[in-house]
Amino acid sequence: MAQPLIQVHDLAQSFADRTIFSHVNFSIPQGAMVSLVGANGSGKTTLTRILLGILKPTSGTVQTDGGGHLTVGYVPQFRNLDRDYPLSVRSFVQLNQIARPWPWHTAAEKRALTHILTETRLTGLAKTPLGMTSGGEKQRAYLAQALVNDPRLLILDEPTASLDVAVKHELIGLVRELNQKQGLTVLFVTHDLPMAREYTDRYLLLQGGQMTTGPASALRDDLIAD
Ligand SMILES: Nc1ncnc2c1ncn2[C@@H]1O[C@H](COP(=O)(O)OP(=O)(O)OP(=O)(O)O)[C@@H](O)[C@H]1O
Repeated sequence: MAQPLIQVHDLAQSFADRTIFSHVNFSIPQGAMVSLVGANGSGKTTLTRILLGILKPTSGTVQTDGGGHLTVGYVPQFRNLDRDYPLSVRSFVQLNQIARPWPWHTAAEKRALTHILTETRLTGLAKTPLGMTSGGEKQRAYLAQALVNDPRLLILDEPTASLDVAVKHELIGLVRELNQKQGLTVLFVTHDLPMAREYTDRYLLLQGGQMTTGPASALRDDLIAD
């Protein structure tokens, strides 16, 4: 078993006097692709915010590999952008590189940008305004933006909601390829159990304030009752 990248001990979150979850324990091994599933309101976003470091849990700990800083890339749920959105695909991806006065980017950053545009199959669209691209291309641009800093963990937060079937398989298939070829560790938050079964190694299920885990192949459709 690979070393855990993240180890969560006895995590609990309450808002006012309402407990969202408690006694949550799990680890995410380096290089694994893990799904986080659960009904609406079960606490998936809340847990994700804790992992991103933007919400302090009520109790419990999140330890990262080596105890140090963990770089995380984040791909949000698909939302269409105005057709007038002015940035090119390339500039949009560059937004996640550290801004500094002209000349903005080092040679290494430019190489990283070219590399990630290739990996996400966006090279031919680099100069196209992002607002003019398709839904799948926009999500690939968000993916490229999340990955351009070479994060150790990629969190996909229901990234395929409202994308059509072929496009969602293309996106998650691409992420799975990066996971398998490059050892990228991925947390895929989704409502879509068939996608979780097909593309991830293990599942984390939040239900009734508790977490259970298992191999993704054991995810049954009746595990989640909305
Ligand atoms: N800051 C907050 N203050 C109070 N309640 C909150 C806060 N954030 C989330 N909640 C509540 O916590 C519960 C879990 O919400 P969360 O968004 O984490 O669920 P989820 O599993 O991501 O749901 P969905 O699948 O619908 O996105 C909800 O009942 C929500 O209203």
